[in-house]
Amino acid sequence: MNNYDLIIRNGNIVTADSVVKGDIAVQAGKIAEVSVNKAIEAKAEKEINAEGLHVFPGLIDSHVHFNEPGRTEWEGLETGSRSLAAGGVTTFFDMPLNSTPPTINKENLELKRTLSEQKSIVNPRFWGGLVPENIENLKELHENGVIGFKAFMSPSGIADFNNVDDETIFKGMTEIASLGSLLAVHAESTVICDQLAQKKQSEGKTSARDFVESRPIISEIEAVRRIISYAEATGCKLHIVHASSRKVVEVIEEAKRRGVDITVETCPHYLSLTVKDLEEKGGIAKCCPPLRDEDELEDLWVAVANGEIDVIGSDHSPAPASMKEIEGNFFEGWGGISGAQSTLNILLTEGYFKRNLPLEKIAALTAANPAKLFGLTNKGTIAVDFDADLTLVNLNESFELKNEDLFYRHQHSPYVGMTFKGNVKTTIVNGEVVFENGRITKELIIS
Ligand SMILES: NC(=O)NC(NC(N)=O)C(=O)[O-]
Ligand SMILES: [Zn+2]
Ligand SMILES: [Zn+2]
Repeated sequence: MNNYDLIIRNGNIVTADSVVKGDIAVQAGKIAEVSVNKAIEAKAEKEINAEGLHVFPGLIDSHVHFNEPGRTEWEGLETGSRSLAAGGVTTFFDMPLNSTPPTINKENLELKRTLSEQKSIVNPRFWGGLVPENIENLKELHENGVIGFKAFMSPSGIADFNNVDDETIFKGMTEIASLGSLLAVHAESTVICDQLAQKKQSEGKTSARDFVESRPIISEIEAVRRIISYAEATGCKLHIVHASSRKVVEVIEEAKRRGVDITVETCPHYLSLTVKDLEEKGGIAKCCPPLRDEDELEDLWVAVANGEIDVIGSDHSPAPASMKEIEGNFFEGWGGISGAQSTLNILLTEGYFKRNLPLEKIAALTAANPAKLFGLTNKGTIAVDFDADLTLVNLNESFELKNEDLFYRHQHSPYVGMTFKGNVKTTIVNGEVVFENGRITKELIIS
């Protein structure tokens, strides 16, 4: 009889295909056996009784900014990865900007990888940047294992990560296509946003609503249409990050129907917060593209339910509280939301409980789809030989999120004060328990 490292007994096992009751055995960081409706007879070093709990494939957050190296005072790999573990996330893809130096060449990538190996308690992967200065570095980044490339079509707000003009992005896409990689884009129109922002500010219109109106949905649509045309001309595979409205998703759907190789992400904040929250909460809820109105939020849920969204990433883009406090001019102050710890809570509370979104869909959007799209062949589901990245959740437990519950470097988030149903109890990364009952249980090599 086998003797495993770990057995999780009697949990409700959630995958993109089904929810079934069973046991999961783990050996050497991998799932060794899954037994449905029948107990695994073997014993294990450690056994977890998951009776009454749901076992999800560990979430893959395809969009975080952890800011390390260089801007660790904003976040960091240690605090960032701990917050993910507390939220049931077992793998993250770190964006190439907000860390200094940005991930735009092989050396900078290696720096980030070394730091992640020392400081992260979940699995790290990295996006490479596409900026006007680094087309000749795309190949080495690809060869050194980046997930894909990320470019900004409008200013990023970060001095050492320039947005790409149309010529550069076209050249970059040609190169990325030849490498067989993909390009993720922040798609907002520089012309539309800049012109509207200038007009608003020159008229002294600087409220939260003015800021939102200066970055309208049509600005996303214009940029998305343009980049789709470039994808069709170059053959480059595309991924549109943080679509804020179903109207943007519809443009992408239409391209998909024409056979364009394109996928789309939305974020928990567009599914749970509106312009009203921005007005009430202030800078803490400021992001780009901005939050939209209630009808847009509801429409985005329809897109999620219909399978029009491929992945949900947090776009965790943290900053110190002082940078989020906006007095007067809403055009000033950092754009980026601290939220990576709450993705599953939001999808369960606002999706599963409030809008009948099936648990299978949540597993697809947060694990199976990102694993498939970005080539993580051993992750994203609960099956034999897959990595033992698992998240145990009590769906019957509710809690109100408090600042002190957050593991971020800066304990603030627009989600503080919200009551969530569904609480992450245990997070397992490569077979090892890293978070249990509110506490991080893994020690770091260096901290
Ligand atoms: N520099 C950033 O972190 N930008 C991010 N900021 C947001 N979303 O407000 C982003 O993803 O665009
Ligand atoms: Zn962005
Ligand atoms: Zn981002």
